[in-house]
Amino acid sequence: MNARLLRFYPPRGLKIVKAYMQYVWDDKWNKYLDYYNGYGVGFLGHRNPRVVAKIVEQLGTLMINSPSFDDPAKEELMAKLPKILPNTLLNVYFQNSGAEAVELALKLALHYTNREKVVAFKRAFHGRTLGALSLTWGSEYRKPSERALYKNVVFADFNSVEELDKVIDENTAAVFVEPVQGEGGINPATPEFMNAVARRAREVGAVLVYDEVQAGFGRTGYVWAYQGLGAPDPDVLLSGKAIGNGYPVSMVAVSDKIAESVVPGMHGSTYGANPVALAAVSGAVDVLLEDEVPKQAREKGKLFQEMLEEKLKDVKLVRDYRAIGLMVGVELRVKPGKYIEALQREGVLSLKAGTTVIRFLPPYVTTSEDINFATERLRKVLVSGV
Ligand SMILES: Cc1ncc(COP(=O)(O)O)c(C=O)c1O
Repeated sequence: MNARLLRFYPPRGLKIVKAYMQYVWDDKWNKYLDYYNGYGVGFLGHRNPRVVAKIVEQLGTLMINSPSFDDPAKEELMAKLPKILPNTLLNVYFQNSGAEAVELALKLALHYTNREKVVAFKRAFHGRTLGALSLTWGSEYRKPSERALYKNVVFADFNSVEELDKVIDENTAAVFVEPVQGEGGINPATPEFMNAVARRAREVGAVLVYDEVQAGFGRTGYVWAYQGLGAPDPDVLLSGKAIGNGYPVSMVAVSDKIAESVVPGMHGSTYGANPVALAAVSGAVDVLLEDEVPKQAREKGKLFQEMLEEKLKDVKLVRDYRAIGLMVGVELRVKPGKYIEALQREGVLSLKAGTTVIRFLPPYVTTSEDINFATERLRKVLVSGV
């Protein structure tokens, strides 16, 4: 008898055997436009050749190295990062997943401030390890582990400026905010809200953490989503998913004052700053810069919004639609499950966000023909019923 994978979610009924850029193929060689994209990981396209080349080249020399030793992959990436990070955040650490990045941010903030309270926002998603889950809003994620969660978390209303002065106070160690909530429903923060959060965090000496695991690395039309919202640099910036374009890696970037508070032994990871992971990030940064990925995401996002407008404006089932660069949500008046399944049958892979949103996370290589195809098929399944 074969082993079985634990299924935390129902299977999608598809065996994917090959992927390239914006497309995947199943075992019967049916082709799909992949706007599910491994939860948005493959933002530079499946098996992007420049990322693959970097990984393969690295495999030829050094595959294992602990963060205690230097190596050329580390040096190369450290030299490149100032091209994509603000100069206030040039202290970095690498782990394997977004949740681990959140864990480290939480530990750094509690240690730096010597405080215990943490503020997060309603509908936030920060991951599923215990610390990250403590900052995650949805009860479906929290409930089975509730007894083990960190208790000192207050959830404030997202995009509500009035509440901030009350909720973020002198006992607050950190404020965690996603500039665009991904899992929560593709909800962009307003520029006023982001600026008010930053101002209040500064006022009370709380560590300001932007979680850009989903929104970051060009997807919203800016290298970092907060830059598009005109928000100030945070103390801690978290990224993951797209930065390795399929190679598991996340990055925590922190200010000098946070970096100075680090003490030996307080954190670490066997695979932290693994050379193959860093080679993947290096390749991804090259693509981001050479292809002007943020600009392309901005332009294609605009086109996506226009096509949604054209195709959905008279569809009763649709409450709202929004393309923040290539982070796209179509909010229905009903649960989206059966429409996501129908879209899959029509050759377009998408995923749910929040409770009523169909989410599309297209890679930047997607074309206007793809966007036309996806929105046309979306209209078809929403209008014809399923
Ligand atoms: C904003 C945000 N933070 C953290 C995470 C957790 O990342 P991972 O699944 O790599 O642990 C996610 C994953 O969807 C996310 O969207």
